[in-house]
Amino acid sequence: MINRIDLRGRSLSPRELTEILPRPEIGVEDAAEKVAPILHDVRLHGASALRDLSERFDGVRPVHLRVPTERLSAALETLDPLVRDGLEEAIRRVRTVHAAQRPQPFSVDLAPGAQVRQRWIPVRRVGLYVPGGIAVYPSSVIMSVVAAQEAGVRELAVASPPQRENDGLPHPTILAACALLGVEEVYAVGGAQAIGMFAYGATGSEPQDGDFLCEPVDVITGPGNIYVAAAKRLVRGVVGIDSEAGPTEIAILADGGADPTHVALDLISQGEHTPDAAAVLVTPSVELAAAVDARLVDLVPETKHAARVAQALSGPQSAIIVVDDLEQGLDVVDSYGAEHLEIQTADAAAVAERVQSAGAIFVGPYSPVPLGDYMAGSNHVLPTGGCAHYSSGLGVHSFLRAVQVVEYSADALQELADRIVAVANDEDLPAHGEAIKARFQ
Ligand SMILES: NC(=O)c1ccc[n+]([C@@H]2O[C@H](COP(=O)([O-])OP(=O)(O)OC[C@H]3O[C@@H](n4cnc5c(N)ncnc54)[C@H](O)[C@@H]3O)[C@@H](O)[C@H]2O)c1
Ligand SMILES: N[C@H](CO)Cc1c[nH]c[nH+]1
Ligand SMILES: [Zn+2]
Repeated sequence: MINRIDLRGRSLSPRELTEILPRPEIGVEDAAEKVAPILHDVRLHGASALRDLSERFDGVRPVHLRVPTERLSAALETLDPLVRDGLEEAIRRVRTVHAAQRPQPFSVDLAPGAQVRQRWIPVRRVGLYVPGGIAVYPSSVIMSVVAAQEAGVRELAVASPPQRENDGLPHPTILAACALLGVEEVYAVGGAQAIGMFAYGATGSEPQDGDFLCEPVDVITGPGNIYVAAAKRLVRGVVGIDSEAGPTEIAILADGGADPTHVALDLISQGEHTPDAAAVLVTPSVELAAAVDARLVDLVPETKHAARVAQALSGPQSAIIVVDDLEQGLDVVDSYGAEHLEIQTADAAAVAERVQSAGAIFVGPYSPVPLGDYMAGSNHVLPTGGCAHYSSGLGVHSFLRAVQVVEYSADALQELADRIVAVANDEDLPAHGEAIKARFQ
């Protein structure tokens, strides 16, 4: 069912290790070639392109590109109370964690009258993408909206693919989650076209509502499939983005004490997102590797989305990797840089402390990834495709800029004047020194 890679007895350099590790056949770069014309089309033709592209990719031509406000409140009124309770609990926990994330300003006195301060300023307007192709993601509304709200962003717009079953509007629970969080600007636009709309803005007309206008945003965040991730990569520079949060990945570092059924179910849970999902088990225990493989053979056919899961788990992006020991296991998970990493070993907290690269780490047998997907309080929008080596999951920082503020007195500047002039002249930029000297002549 799932590929096996045996690294026992092999001493590999980080580069060799990276080459051996499972990765998907089609990456963000390949998808970028496909989405570049979509972005171009949206930039040139605005609302009419958005409608045409929805028809082509989502199988529905939305009547309202901008969701009417009354449809948001109606979705909340008809929301199943149990689901509402779950969403509200998730909002509470995610808000508590994100409020604690706000970085503090600071001020440093370098000499009498010489001060450098740093403060954090939220971006003004953000576009939050909420996936809705194979599955729909009200939980992603919470992750993105709460993080932006806790950062202090004033204008929030959400976009999610139009659903044939909901008159071409996004899924009702997505609309209800927006209403719960007080978001009123919601678009029935999905995929790369939504990213283009946020990056460049779009105008046009709505058949029933008159003029259509989506103003460009400063930052686009949110998860999505490979096309969404590619579109975000292409508009970076026009706008800011969070990490590339593409097709889901789970890696599990487990020893012989882990429960093979739980490990198998955790791998399946993330395989359920998409055939492109990656599931990787890293273990020094040959017995656990065999037991998990056997459990997958039994459990995959029983799960609701068996075909999707089977494709994900048997693809080149998924594998069971057998290692010599936990030391080598840590090298493997660090080289892989998974979106989610579960540690299911003895002394899991100590092992987790040693991990250097992962989007989020889930420690011990009772912190499975689906807990974080919905309600742990952590954010589930996380870097994929190795981006965890250099970027973080979504958080208030994704919407903030650090600005340094410099304030020196005359005496404090004079104390440095000769040294500034010397360095400026050495750079052959003497006007810099002149600007300083003039103040003391
Ligand atoms: N990394 C994370 O933080 C995270 C979190 C949640 C979900 N996810 C991932 O988000 C993804 C959701 O994917 P999805 O497909 O269900 O929804 P989606 O909303 O991301 O993508 C649907 C859109 O893809 C576009 N599309 C489909 N086929 C296309 C093609 N051939 N060319 C161009 N565009 C095309 C369509 O416009 C459609 O609206 C999954 O891969 C899931 O694993 C990741
Ligand atoms: N596992 C996904 C992140 O890759 C998040 C999610 C939302 N709903 C269920 N799961
Ligand atoms: Zn998930």
